[in-house]
Amino acid sequence: MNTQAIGGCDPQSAICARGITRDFEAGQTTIRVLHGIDADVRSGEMTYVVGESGSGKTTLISIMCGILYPTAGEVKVFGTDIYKLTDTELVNFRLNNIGFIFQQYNLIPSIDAAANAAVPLIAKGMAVNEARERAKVLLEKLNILDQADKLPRQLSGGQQQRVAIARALVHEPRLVVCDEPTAALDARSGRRVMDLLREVAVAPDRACIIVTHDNRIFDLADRIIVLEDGRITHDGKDMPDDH
Ligand SMILES: Nc1ncnc2c1ncn2[C@@H]1O[C@H](COP(=O)(O)OP(=O)(O)OP(=O)(O)O)[C@@H](O)[C@H]1O
Repeated sequence: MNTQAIGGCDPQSAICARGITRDFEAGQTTIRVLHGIDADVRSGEMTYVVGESGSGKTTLISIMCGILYPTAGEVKVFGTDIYKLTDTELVNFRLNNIGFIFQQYNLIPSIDAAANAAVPLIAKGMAVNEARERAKVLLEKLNILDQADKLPRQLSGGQQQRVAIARALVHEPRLVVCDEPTAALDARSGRRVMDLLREVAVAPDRACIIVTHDNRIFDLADRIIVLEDGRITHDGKDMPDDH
């Protein structure tokens, strides 16, 4: 399909979202959480989505990365109109192109940290030992290689978060989507995560989108989108003065 088909998508956009609306049913009423959002996430950039609790950040990035259907609107990820794919095509698209870091780490309790971090590679058919070795390279960069053989319940919250981060990056996805990636980490570990995200996730043909409240890392954004009550109120290189 022509890239211009969705209201003027820039061909360089990693994500082009147009007219995104999302409603949730709450008892007898319908709550509109996103009101016709138009947004672009550019390749080669680290884009932050910030805003008050409940403003719709998680809902927006979930729609942008193919895990939550919009009520209305269209999303292109690297030129693919993702909500026109079949369910199976969408699952495969996510597996091949997107890495996720969510607030719930969703680690598999019965396998160790290295195996958890290796899951995307194993899902794509790589031999377990080779996948574990690749995962360990990231665990080392995140300073938790010594935890590689431990089960998730034997790890601290911050260590579990870093395993989830390794899992999101291990298959070198073109798009990395993160919800509060530094929330459970001290300042030094948070910086280490951000350095790794920039190293792995930001390149001319890659992009990274991050929801964060963490003002310790605001200076690292290339672009900041501010959401208020389901609408974009700022989209620029710097944080607006009132935040
Ligand atoms: N599954 C759902 N059913 C009903 N309402 C929902 C659902 N998911 C989100 N909401 C509502 O949508 C609004 C936006 O939620 P969302 O999680 O996107 O906000 P957020 O900006 O990410 O918040 P936070 O910073 O607290 O994580 C909230 O009012 C929330 O209660």
